[in-house]
Amino acid sequence: MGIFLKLGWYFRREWKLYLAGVLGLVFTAIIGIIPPRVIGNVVDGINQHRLTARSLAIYLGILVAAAVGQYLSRYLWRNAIWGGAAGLERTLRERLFWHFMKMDATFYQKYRTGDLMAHATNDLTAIERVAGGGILQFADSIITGGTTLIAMMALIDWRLTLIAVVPFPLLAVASRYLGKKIHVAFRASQAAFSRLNNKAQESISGIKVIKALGQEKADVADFNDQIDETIKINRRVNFLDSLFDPAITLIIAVSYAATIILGGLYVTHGIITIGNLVSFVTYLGMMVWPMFAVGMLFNTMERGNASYDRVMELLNQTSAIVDAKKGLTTRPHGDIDYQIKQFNYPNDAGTSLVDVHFQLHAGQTLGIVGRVGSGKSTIMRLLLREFDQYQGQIRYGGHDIKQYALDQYLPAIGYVPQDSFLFSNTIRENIRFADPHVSQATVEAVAAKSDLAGQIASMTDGYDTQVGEQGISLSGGQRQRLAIARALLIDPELLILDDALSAVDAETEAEILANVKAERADKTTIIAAHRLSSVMNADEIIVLDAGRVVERGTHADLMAQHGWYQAMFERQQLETKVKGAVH
Ligand SMILES: Nc1ncnc2c1ncn2[C@@H]1O[C@H](COP(=O)(O)OP(=O)(O)OP(=O)(O)O)[C@@H](O)[C@H]1O
Repeated sequence: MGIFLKLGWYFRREWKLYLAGVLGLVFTAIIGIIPPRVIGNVVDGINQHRLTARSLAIYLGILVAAAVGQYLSRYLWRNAIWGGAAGLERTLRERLFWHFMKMDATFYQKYRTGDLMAHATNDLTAIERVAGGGILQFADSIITGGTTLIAMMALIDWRLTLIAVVPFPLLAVASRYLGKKIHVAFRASQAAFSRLNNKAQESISGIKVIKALGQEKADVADFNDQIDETIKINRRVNFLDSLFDPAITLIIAVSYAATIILGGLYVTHGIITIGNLVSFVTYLGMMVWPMFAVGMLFNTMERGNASYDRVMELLNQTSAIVDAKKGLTTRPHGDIDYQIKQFNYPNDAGTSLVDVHFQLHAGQTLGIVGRVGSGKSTIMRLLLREFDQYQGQIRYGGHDIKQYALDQYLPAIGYVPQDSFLFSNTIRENIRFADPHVSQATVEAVAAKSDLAGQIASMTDGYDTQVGEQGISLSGGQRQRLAIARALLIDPELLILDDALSAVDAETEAEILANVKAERADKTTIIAAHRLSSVMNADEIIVLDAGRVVERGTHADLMAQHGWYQAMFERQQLETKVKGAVH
């Protein structure tokens, strides 16, 4: 019953719909009493030789009217109850999807994609069933079952009815006992489905790596193990499910036996007529469905309850990134003042950034270089408000970045990581993702700036070329340039290129960076790169090591310091010369 209480907010909101549904069920049940009674009367009429053509016609008329009445009332409850269930599904899907949109990076580190997909599909379906089938089973078992029982008592014989229903409480005992077990088993089954989903999602996404490393067999074996585990858990659910139906059949059989023995005695002693007994047996037959409904109801409720708990667990996760109430609605512009004393990733004891300070005036370019894992991307991730729990402050345009409303702050930043996500759509739609209404001319202009226009022109479908899932049909360099074009389209106040040109050659990179600089005279740019020539024209370059700034200055300053930067720069120059000589 708990799940009905948990979904109370929805039933209260849609009370009109559910009232219409319950009324429809009540009418259906009441009208359902008529045909067995009429049939009993006809049997008695035949038995007692008093059935006339006129009375038969009247009985037939009543049966037809009852059928039409049931048609209409069934239409009413079906529309109302299934409509209500669809509404709940929509509401929960929307809530969950919005929740996914609002969650921070930590959430996505904790939950895997396949798991989230399982919540958004199987679990929501199980909850929707409560608001549809569950309500139907609940109302039907009470209304149809109750009305039929009353009819049996009032119209036929209350003693016979009592004897017939003696075995019924056994059903409640069985439901209670099995219900709890089903709850636990179903939760385990949904969790197993999540794991299987994760496995499938990861294997399909990583298919290139699996093939390249010849791991197909191992991966299939791993997948098969997961399937076996899921089947084993589902078998338990099915086993518990299958205990319900035979229990109901057994209870009904005992009722029939008692009815026939006692009813037969009553007829022979003239307490009830044979027509009454026919009506009674028909009514008892009408109790079969409500009895199954009770069985199914426990099942639906326990499944819905387990799924509701799983979905709520997700919805109760809060994002550590709090969107400032009445946050600044101005677009950030001006100087960036980055003062981080210390930052470590959640659930990670190691310190990722220590004493990272820099100031950047509007229109300036900052270069960030350093070894792999030295903290370059982490600096950007704090600027992008992926993580807020650091010691220190980041100010943009004179305000703490946490004071801005997120929907004002983030659109002012064009962030291009090394591996940008592309949508499985055309090149044009990917470029104008942030503003689907911009003209073709604007799309072409940003494609030209990111040195992509020529290559798009040589494609058969030009800007209509489908990039495939995650841009699979494009080269790494094309994907990176497309991502830069997409960022340039919004003319961001701050452009962040996080190793975003690693897959293009040095010459093309220089050309794109020159375009960016010419275009963005009063706008700020941060470039993180491994190729030092990418940042040599920056106004300031910081060199990171293990999350600390170990060298800083302009290219000339850093060359004069004879540190890591100078050594690395000379090594890279030498490598370029050797490569040039080989070619
Ligand atoms: N989500 C995370 N949770 C925990 N630790 C993380 C997380 N992301 C990065 N780190 C750690 O923080 C450190 C800095 O990572 P970061 O990605 O900023 O380095 P980077 O300099 O950009 O590296 P690269 O040059 O390879 O891109 C690394 O030690 C990394 O393992």
